[in-house]
Amino acid sequence: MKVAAVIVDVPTRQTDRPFDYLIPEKWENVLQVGMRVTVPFGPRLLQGFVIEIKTHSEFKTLKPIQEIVDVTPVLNEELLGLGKWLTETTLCFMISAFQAMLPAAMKAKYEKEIHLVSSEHRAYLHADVQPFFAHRSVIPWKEIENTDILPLLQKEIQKGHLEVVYRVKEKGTKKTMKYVALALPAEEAKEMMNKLPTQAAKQKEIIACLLSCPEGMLLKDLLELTGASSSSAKALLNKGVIVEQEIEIYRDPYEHREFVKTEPLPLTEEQQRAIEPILESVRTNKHEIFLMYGVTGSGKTEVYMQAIDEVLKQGKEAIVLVPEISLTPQMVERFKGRFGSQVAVLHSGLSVGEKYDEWRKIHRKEVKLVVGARSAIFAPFENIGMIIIDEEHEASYKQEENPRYHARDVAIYRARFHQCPVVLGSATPSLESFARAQKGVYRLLTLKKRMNEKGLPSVEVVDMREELRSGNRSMFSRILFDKLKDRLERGEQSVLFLNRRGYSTFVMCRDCGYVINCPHCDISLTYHRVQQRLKCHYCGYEEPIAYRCPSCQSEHIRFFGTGTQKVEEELAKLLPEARVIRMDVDTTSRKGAHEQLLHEFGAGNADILLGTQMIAKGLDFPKVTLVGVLAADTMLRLPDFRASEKTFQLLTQVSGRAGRHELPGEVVIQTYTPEHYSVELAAKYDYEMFYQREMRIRKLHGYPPFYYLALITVSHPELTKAVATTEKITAHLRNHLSSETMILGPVASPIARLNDRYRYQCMIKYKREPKFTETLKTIVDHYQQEIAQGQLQITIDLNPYMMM
Ligand SMILES: Nc1ncnc2c1ncn2[C@@H]1O[C@H](COP(=O)(O)OP(=O)(O)OP(=O)(O)O)[C@@H](O)[C@H]1O
Ligand SMILES: [Zn+2]
Ligand SMILES: [Zn+2]
Repeated sequence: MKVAAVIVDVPTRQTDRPFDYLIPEKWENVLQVGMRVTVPFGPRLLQGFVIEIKTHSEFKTLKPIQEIVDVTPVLNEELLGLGKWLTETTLCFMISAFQAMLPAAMKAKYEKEIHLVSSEHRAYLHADVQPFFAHRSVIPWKEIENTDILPLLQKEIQKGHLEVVYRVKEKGTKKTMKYVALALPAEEAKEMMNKLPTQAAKQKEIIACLLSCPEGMLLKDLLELTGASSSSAKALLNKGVIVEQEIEIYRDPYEHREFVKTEPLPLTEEQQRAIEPILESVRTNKHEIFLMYGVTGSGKTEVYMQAIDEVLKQGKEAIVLVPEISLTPQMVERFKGRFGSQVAVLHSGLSVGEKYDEWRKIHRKEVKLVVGARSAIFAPFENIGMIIIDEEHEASYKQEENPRYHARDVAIYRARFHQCPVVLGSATPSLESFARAQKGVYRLLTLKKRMNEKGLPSVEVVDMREELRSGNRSMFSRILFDKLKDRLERGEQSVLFLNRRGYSTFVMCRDCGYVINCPHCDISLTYHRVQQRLKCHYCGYEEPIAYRCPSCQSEHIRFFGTGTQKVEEELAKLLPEARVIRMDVDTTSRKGAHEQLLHEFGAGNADILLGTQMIAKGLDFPKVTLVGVLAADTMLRLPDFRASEKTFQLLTQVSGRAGRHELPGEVVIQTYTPEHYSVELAAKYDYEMFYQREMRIRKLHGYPPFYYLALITVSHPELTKAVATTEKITAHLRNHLSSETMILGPVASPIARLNDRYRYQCMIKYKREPKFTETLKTIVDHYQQEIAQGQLQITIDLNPYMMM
């Protein structure tokens, strides 16, 4: 007897353990650990992952495995171990960890159907039921679940004429196409061709074409080449001259793109010094973590690529993480240009099917390198030689849903397993990483010079309060406006950046000050001009815009804040001759729009690129000589201990977009808080000074990297329940954690109500707490029942990045 221990697809506390199933004899030699299976679970069928195969079980009666989903394991030993580690470090369920490592297409889709037991039973069905099965023997449950016929169907099921069948399918599908080849040896085929009557000219052509291409070709291509119709091909198929077969093909999002092949550039002395230790570590299989701190435009990407070259030469694989890569098509181009078809690209802009295909290329070892956003860290390579995380300070490397992992931690786990280096790169390293480099935990590599030897662009900070005082009510300072005009005259390009985070267009009454809020969340609604609607960006609620104040009926209700649309309108008024490309969520939602807009700008079809966060990084356009930041400090007001760090990073990144090539660049930063050190020091490009100051503040207030942080958020539709539960949790923690640990709370979350649920939180700052996860697990266990009922929610974020 062989038994499989299976983790089933039900993310709850009670089912978060392996269940034993009997392996039917025919599969004893087929089934392997890491494969997916379909198993009966209660009345249903579920998908599950085999995590162990053993020879006996402590349970007497075992249900057999229903079906094997995979031909080869989709999770190897390393990834299974990583899954376990994720459950311990992020407190997620096993099933969530496994699913996070695979493309969404592989998640199971469950369907329920009603089947006619056999056609003989049709005659016995109740007269009202019969029409449903008149021409078919299966009806989907969905079709009848909310109809009056259901009770009757249930009776038929009891009588044994109908049965309920559960189906488990994959969300994504493999794409296939017809492939044809000759079914006969060449000589015989030639003979056949000559024997065909003259009317069958197209059939002759098909044979001739296939004779010249003995390995066969896609039917589509064959018909295109010969101009034959599919009926000609069908005729030959029936005569047995050709064979047809469905072959699997990949959806390639870059299919129609030509990538210009690039060669490694001779490295500068500084680059050479940075790459040496990385190459050394690749060659000697040494696990080491490098922090490559290099100013914008210092040639970090070139160093990555040459290090990857070495990894590939060693016959190994590499993973490169880039933040939100769909947002930087230029980056894809650089890697595709250098490594061609050896690269798989994984990012959020791809369709579910495309992501699945890229994943399978990796799984089948058809590629050696993956460039992708956060989840690409789970690429199923088995011989990793290096992991690179570009822009390592980016918050998007932290996943904000279960499992709440940080890609940097996963990278280090995997690199330790494979005994290979991790390279973290940034012009503005996260405080945590730079502190580790200072302590020697990471090895620091520095690139101080820009490639073009021109130095970084000069930065001017403009105090917008002064502008207002001197009568300028426009959103552009006089300096910025003059410079924009100047670029326009010189035929150079400008980038205008609007920091949207923490700054949205809200609606306020000028008479009574009433702000229109979401009725379900404690947050103001955002004005969307195109649709003329107000929307909640948290829960999706929307309503038509108001022309009168709902509170005092005044007509002086106005839209506040500066959205990109508003900036665009103002530009059209002030600089009507300027050609503007706007890039924000609205203009880039269509597939490929992002890339196309950037292409337009790169081709010189616009003078000004106006956008949000998505234009802050990665862009490298030679004609950009001016960068304007419209509202530098909006983020500083957010209740987030990283607000200063994020502001500093963003300003440095944006400034780095100017003057990257021949022409020198200039930057204008507009702000209401010019004296804030994050603005002041970003303007001087003084990362080290910023690091010193910010570290002092973190130490003073007990934040990372001096303390670890955990955030517990409790939410409930009833305010009193949310408060009471948080109080109990806080008290429990006070009793069970060490006295040096700081437990703050309960307090209302910054967004105190979301989706009609009240939210309370408790923040924990600790240095050493060996029993921490255990204590947290006890808490969750204690509330298990209430959570299962759906009223109460408790989220625990170890190492939180979102404080709201
Ligand atoms: N050794 C070299 N010789 C000549 N040109 C180089 C070399 N290395 C890099 N470059 C060029 O210099 C420019 C900046 O380099 P790169 O984009 O790699 O810098 P980066 O540090 O990754 O920039 P950022 O962090 O700002 O995106 C690019 O156009 C690149 O092709
Ligand atoms: Zn009012
Ligand atoms: Zn809402």
